[in-house]
Amino acid sequence: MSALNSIFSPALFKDKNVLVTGGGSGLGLRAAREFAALGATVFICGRTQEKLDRAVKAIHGEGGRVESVVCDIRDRDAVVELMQTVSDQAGKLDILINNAGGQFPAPAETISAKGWQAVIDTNLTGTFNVMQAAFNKHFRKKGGAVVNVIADMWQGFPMMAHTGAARAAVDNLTKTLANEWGRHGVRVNAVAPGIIRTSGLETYDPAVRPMIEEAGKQNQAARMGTEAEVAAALVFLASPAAAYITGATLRIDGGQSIFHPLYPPNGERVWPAFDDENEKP
Ligand SMILES: CCCCCCCCCCC/C=C/C(=O)SCCNC(=O)CCNC(=O)[C@H](O)C(C)(C)COP(=O)(O)OP(=O)(O)OC[C@H]1O[C@@H](n2cnc3c(N)ncnc32)[C@H](O)[C@@H]1OP(=O)(O)O
Ligand SMILES: NC(=O)C1=CN([C@@H]2O[C@H](COP(=O)(O)OP(=O)(O)OC[C@H]3O[C@@H](n4cnc5c(N)ncnc54)[C@H](OP(=O)(O)O)[C@@H]3O)[C@@H](O)[C@H]2O)C=CC1
Repeated sequence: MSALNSIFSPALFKDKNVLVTGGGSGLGLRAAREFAALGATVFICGRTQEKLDRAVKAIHGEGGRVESVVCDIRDRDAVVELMQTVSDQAGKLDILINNAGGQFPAPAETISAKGWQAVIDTNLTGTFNVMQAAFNKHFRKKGGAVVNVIADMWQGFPMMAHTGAARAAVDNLTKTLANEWGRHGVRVNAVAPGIIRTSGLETYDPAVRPMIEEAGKQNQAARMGTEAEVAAALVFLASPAAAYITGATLRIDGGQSIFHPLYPPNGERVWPAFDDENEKP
């Protein structure tokens, strides 16, 4: 099977089983395709059967091994069942990509109790549910690697207070569980994407999309990231190349989170005369 122009060795994940939550679309689907292309047997889960069916078809079309399970990560019992299904079908789980998540843009003062709860339940509690169940069923005895997908929230997350809070909590959980589970041979890391062009962005109200387009340019690359760029980081952190990395969060954001007023994005210059002087041949 083709390796999607991957720089990684084609058999990197031979005999490995990988679970990608939210693997039916966007970043999760791209990651599932990468792992399958690199020899893994991949399990994907999500709430929507049709999305999962389309993803399975795409991965089978590329020659990959993939199974899908409908599961809402907010439902602890369903998540425990999901781990049992992986056990029944594949025997063991080696890698967990905790990618399922989402939110809606809204000013903090307008977020309803139900809306707040839905986003916290999904992005914090759901992510924890999957890590805990994977550890108890699989990783405790044989070790494993977890990579959580969070978001760029280091300068706060205006218009997305709920998800900013949840993702900051998962950043902390990543460190806590890397400590608690290290002695079991489990590495726990995270990636924090900036704004990535995915099908997920299309779920937002068309009225806010121009703002997202603009925000997507506010980084040193002056563009949104790609699904492939995030998937490459997920693959790296899950692989033996990252054997000495745990408790880390890798920012994949074109430098969005290190914004400095003296060097704003898009190559704008606060001191053009100074820069021009230095650029003389
Ligand atoms: C204005 C400018 C914005 C600038 C922002 C710039 C930066 C953008 C950076 C983007 C970075 C991140 C990108 C991504 O993550 S893309 C991937 C996104 N994919 C998704 O978000 C899809 C998944 N999302 C969801 O499924 C839902 O949002 C949710 C997490 C809430 C799922 O929960 P549930 O299925 O339970 O949801 P419900 O539909 O039942 O809703 C529950 C209650 O939530 C409130 N709600 C839901 N949607 C909205 C909305 N659009 N606006 C306001 N409130 C909302 C509401 O109270 C719901 O209850 P009720 O329906 O009973 O009222
Ligand atoms: N695109 C971006 O700019 C950024 C994205 N992220 C995060 O990356 C992850 C992937 O996002 P992206 O690919 O862009 O968007 P998508 O909306 O395409 O992906 C989210 C996936 O998660 C699944 N999902 C959502 N809620 C649940 C749930 N409760 N249980 C199980 N599965 C669920 C969805 O499937 P279904 O609806 O069928 O359940 C969907 O497949 C998300 O956590 C997102 O918030 C973070 C930073 C930036």
